[in-house]
Amino acid sequence: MNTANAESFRNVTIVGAGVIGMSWAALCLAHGSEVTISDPAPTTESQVRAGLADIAPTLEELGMRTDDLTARLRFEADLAAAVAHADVVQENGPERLEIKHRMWATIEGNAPAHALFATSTSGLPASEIATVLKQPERLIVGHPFNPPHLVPLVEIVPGRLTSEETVEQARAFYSALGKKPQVLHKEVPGFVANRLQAAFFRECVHLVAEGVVTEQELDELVTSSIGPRWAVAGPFQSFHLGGGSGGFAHFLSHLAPAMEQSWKFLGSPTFDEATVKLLSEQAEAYLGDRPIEELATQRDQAQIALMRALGELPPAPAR
Ligand SMILES: NC(=O)C1=CN([C@@H]2O[C@H](COP(=O)(O)OP(=O)(O)OC[C@H]3O[C@@H](n4cnc5c(N)ncnc54)[C@H](O)[C@@H]3O)[C@@H](O)[C@H]2O)C=CC1
Ligand SMILES: O=C(O)[C@@H](O)C(=O)[C@H](O)[C@@H](O)CO
Repeated sequence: MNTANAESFRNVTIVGAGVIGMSWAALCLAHGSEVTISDPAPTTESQVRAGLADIAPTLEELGMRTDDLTARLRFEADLAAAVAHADVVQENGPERLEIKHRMWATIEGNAPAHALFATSTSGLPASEIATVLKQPERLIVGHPFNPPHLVPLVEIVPGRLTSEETVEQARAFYSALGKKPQVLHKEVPGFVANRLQAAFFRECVHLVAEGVVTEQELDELVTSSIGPRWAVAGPFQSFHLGGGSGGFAHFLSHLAPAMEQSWKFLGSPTFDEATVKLLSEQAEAYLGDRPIEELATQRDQAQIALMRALGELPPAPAR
């Protein structure tokens, strides 16, 4: 983090140290922030320290120092005390509105007046979370993709009352962490990336539930087609190229009508008991024999190699 930002965002409180909070903590520590983790789970400290050790090799691959990664780390289960000196509060609690309401009421009552208030929520509008705040203009969504220490995007989604100052503060914070913040023009539930992911995953679930493909077959189909395609060119650019020399205009006239017809055949599955049972059994058969940590390390290494090839990351540090 550069000097100006280092001062502005020196003290970061991570509320909730699960999958996302742990990753945010690692990234903030690697950028030199003083990080306070607040999580009531009794195993928080041991789990965070083990998780940081798992994440450290990826941070080193990304060119960050990890030799003193935990030197500026402390744990404070009492949320009021944990935010008392925060410059930034990044909340990563359970995706339950009533829990976020309780957390944010406590945070607002105890954090400094200048602190940035950001929630990692996957889809709850800031406008709904901020109903418990006396100053709703302070709260903003800073929605990362898992894992935040690696995947560049942070969707910044202001609520109806979020101030422009808060938007710029959030943009500066995530930029200082080396992220790619994108500010949405309108607040919609699920924001953009997760709405796209939800629409896509609904059809994934439908195709597996209908027995068209297995989970493993679907994953392999995606990673040998759409995955690499969208890693280098988004949907609209890809279909512009799909229109050949006529570009997107030709795609729209030639291929879009058939696509519109296909929308009628898309599924609308539900996570009912039978579907959950089927999906769980297939996931266990497909992935159950490999530790999550091993899969996560493999994912990180492949993601880094891809991001390097795309120029989104600097070359590997000299060994
Ligand atoms: N898992 C994912 O892929 C992503 C999740 N998110 C969002 O991030 C947030 C956290 O999600 P995860 O990390 O996956 O959940 P998680 O279940 O892994 O972690 C939640 C943590 O919150 C803690 N917690 C519960 N009550 C608390 C309280 N009152 N105060 C402080 N901490 C409390 C729990 O002990 C747990 O460690 C959610 O809002 C989720 O929608 C956002 C992007 C991706
Ligand atoms: O996929 C991600 O990392 C994020 O977009 C998410 O929010 C989570 O996957 C999950 O909450 C999807 O709804």
